[in-house]
Amino acid sequence: MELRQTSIPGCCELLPDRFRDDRGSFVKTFHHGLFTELGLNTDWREEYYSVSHPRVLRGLHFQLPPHDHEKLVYCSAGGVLDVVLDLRRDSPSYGRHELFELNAERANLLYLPKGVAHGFYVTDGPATMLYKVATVYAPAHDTGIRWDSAGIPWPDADPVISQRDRSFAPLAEFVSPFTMGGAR
Ligand SMILES: Cc1cn([C@H]2C[C@H](O)[C@@H](COP(=O)(O)OP(=O)(O)O[C@H]3O[C@@H](C)C(=O)[C@@H](O)[C@H]3O)O2)c(=O)[nH]c1=O
Repeated sequence: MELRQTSIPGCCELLPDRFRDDRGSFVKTFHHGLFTELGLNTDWREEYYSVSHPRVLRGLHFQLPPHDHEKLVYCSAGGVLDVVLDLRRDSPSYGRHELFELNAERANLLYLPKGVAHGFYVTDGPATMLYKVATVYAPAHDTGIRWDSAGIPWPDADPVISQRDRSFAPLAEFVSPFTMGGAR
């Protein structure tokens, strides 16, 4: 598994080996020893997945302290344009985002540190997105930033999106509790 640093400190893209044979392919997405060596979280508390139709946009989501968490995310079927937005006030990339193409063919994964928002748009649907998260779901702390308020060049001006995602505050109004060293 190869690790590629991104423009967002602590956020990396992981490129696993893909083994192919007559039956199909095989990809390992988590290895405790390797993640430990790379300094990544290994203590995952929940795992879940979603399936989304073409043109669906989910995000930009995160959990507030003290339930903020690292996240490992990948796309096992279809493809998405994935976005990570840095919300850590003292980060060199605060308020900035990076885009990633996650898809079943590339089998790439994203590792997200605490203090970033995450979202995606389905470019090749249906798309299955899988997650591991380092704290359990805390509905009262699960929130987001409005998808169209952070200067992200989404490929669709009118995506399929939930009412909840439409109702999030814009980035400019969000008072961030996140810093690089943790929440304050
Ligand atoms: C995230 C989550 C949702 N739910 C419930 C709440 C709701 O009824 C239903 C769907 O929730 P949502 O609309 O938040 O699902 P979704 O928009 O897919 O949420 C996900 O979005 C992407 C961008 C992420 O980064 C994920 O961490 C997660 O926040 O599932 C849980 O029970 N546990 C969970 O951990």
